Amino acid sequence: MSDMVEKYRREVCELHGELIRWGLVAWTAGNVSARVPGTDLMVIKPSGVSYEDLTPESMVVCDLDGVPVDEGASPSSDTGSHAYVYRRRPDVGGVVHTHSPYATAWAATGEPIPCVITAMADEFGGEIPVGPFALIGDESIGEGIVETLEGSRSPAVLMRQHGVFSIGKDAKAAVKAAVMCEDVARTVHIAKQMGAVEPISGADVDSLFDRYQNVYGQKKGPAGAASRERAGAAEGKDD
Ligand SMILES: O=C(CO)[C@@H](O)[C@@H](O)COP(=O)(O)O
Repeated sequence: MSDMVEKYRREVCELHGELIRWGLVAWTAGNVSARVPGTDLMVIKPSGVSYEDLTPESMVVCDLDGVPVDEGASPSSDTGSHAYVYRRRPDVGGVVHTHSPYATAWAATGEPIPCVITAMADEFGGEIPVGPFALIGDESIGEGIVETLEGSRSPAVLMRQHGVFSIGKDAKAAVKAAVMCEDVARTVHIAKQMGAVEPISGADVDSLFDRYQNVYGQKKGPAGAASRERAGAAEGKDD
């Protein structure tokens, strides 16, 4: 199991660099965690540590009550909420929190981001909902995340007057959801300044979401290998 934990220490450490890369955090105001599959453990960043100082060794391993399993650094302020999500959502393998500016501005207004562009239908399957205001440091934010996302296809939620929490099958998917949440928050805000926006119909949202989730990109497995081989052969013919 220690090899598995070390793998997730490395992955979670690296993914914090993506929060910086995509402009999602100021100072230390964001965190990433991953569930360690097949265990009752999670890995999360230490609280308040600058991203450039993070190392795999500095990541904190906690049980799914959010209690560190080793002596050492204090885990993120949001550990209890991440752990709550993992306990209540066995499908979730990664959780991310940011204060990304446009999405956090939407969170400050308490207004959900309406599904008015295809990118939102693709990634979120509808609007990005707003969860309740909650204090920090226990699992109340986690309770709000789970409650708000119940029955929603969105992998992101705007916690009122706080910021973004996103989930995914793994930590990388949760980071992607946070990146796309900020992207669409900015676009829809700009659109609303330019004029009226109109929600995409439910049937079209379903169609777009299904295509993006199940067809978009490179096929995995034998079908994918066959199509990549065909593509390679076709390129050879053009030489
Ligand atoms: O949002 C807040 C505080 O408002 C925290 O989640 C954020 O600053 C990150 O804290 P951590 O460094 O993960 O403890």
